[in-house]
Amino acid sequence: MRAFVLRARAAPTESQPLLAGIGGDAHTEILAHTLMNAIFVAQSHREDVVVYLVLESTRDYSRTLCFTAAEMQDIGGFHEQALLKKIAKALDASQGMGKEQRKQVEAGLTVETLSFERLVKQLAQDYTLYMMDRKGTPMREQHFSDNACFLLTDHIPMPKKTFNSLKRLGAEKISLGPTMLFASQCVVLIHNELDLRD
Ligand SMILES: C[S@@+](CC[C@H](N)C(=O)[O-])C[C@H]1O[C@@H](n2cnc3c(N)ncnc32)[C@H](O)[C@@H]1O
Repeated sequence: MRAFVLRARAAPTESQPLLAGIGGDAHTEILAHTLMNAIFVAQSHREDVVVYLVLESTRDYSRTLCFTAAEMQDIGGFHEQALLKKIAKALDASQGMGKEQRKQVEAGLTVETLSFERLVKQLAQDYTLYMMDRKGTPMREQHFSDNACFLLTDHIPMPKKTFNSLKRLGAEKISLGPTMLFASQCVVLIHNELDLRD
């Protein structure tokens, strides 16, 4: 299984500001781009992918949306608008939820009031964690376990203290070269490298 976690520090946890943030400072379009490149291929989708979007600009709790590609049924298209609509639906479903509660939104999509830190702790039980970072080990030199989880951020860098806690969970830093890429571009390159090894 391949898992991707996008920590979207600027992304609002309410649907209207989320949709209004497209093309603005929050750059919420990156959520759709990352989902699209993680899940879809031409005329199909990848069965072995789970994507976690962690939205952190909130008045109460972070929202962790989990998309399980193999379980998704009514995808409704892979364009930006369809994917952002799904995210907005999950956010609407999550309003009023207490801390660390989880709700099934539709087949293959859940929303949870769970922080990034708690999420990666849970994922570390089933996956080897890889933090995407330009200063890491070149991806081509790294061996990957079958259950690999790749951690990415939006345009706001990961706080320093997060690196330390990720290190304690065994996360390794992986680089895709010296150019600073969008998270969605990293996803394409990661898939490609792993596809070539399968
Ligand atoms: C747009 S970048 C984030 C830019 C942010 N201002 C920063 O300095 O980290 C989005 C994410 O993609 C990943 N990334 C971008 N370029 C990369 C590269 N060349 N190698 C590995 N990961 C990369 C990192 O996880 C980064 O946090």
